[in-house]
Amino acid sequence: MEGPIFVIEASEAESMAKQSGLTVLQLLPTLVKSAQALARTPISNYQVGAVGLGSSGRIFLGGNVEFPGLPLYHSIHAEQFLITNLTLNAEPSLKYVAVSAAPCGHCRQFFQEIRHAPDIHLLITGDSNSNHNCKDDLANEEQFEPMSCLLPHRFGPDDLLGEDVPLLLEPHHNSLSFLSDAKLPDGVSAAFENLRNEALEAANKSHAPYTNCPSGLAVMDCEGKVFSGSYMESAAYNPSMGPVQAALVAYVMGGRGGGYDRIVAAALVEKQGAQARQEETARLLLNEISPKCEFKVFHCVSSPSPSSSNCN
Ligand SMILES: O=c1ccn([C@H]2C[C@H](O)[C@@H](CO)O2)c(=O)[nH]1
Ligand SMILES: [Zn+2]
Repeated sequence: MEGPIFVIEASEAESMAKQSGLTVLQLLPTLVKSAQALARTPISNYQVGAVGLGSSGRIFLGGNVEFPGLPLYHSIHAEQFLITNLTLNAEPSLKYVAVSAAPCGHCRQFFQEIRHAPDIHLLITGDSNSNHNCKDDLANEEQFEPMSCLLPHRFGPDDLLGEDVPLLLEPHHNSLSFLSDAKLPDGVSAAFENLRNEALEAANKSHAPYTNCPSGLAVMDCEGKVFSGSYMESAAYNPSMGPVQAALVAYVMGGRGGGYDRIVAAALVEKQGAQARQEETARLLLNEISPKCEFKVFHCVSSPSPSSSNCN
């Protein structure tokens, strides 16, 4: 048996829809319960499921993730999980979302990092955590509401950035590298070589146009499998998604339901003296969820290239 499913290929989505006599759009709300089942909610026991349809025709699932023993702001909302899933799978854009509960203000704000966010259409299916459930009739296009209705008068990337700056989901490379690239610092085991390179790659994909302080984090499980994630900023700062959270989304998606104590090593890559620094927060989170995990930080610099901007 394979692990839980987080991505449905376009052809598979088409045939699933056909088999049930639905359109792909109508399929989205039918998958919300499966998305809720992916949630890890030891604090609230309240599962949120988010299902997104990308422009490639693929369907993506996400659930909320909570971390006992830590402040609540470390939590990952289902919608953030979904967006991270899109970035990890290089999906170019998000068109439709079905979600089990109304997205909170932070999530509505976080969606704004995607170009043409006001045109993303959402359907709130209702909450199967409670018994008074709701819309079981087939969803049609007109039942999806545009984000512009859920978040009128938005504050977003346009307020801070030029139009040519790549947004979330848009391909870009931050031109980061290690200073003395060949050698690991003394006392750092060779196992970290791969890990720090993966973290650097994630940092290079990081969406940090507001601070120019991109970062990436890679974790390794006890079987040597590596999962990495990129820091993603919000124009409004607070709904930003840390690199550990992004890496943990990758771990949850690839780790087949394993506990975090299976994470044995983690590497963070960020700029030295960055104004938005992840090191201490990442250490705190990792230490709580996997106390034996060996955590190391590697600093990178912006390579001098015409397209890169340097904040050091
Ligand atoms: O937009 C929202 C609002 C809440 N939650 C999660 C966070 C927490 O785990 C639980 C209770 O707030 O629901 C989401 O995933 N998305
Ligand atoms: Zn939210």
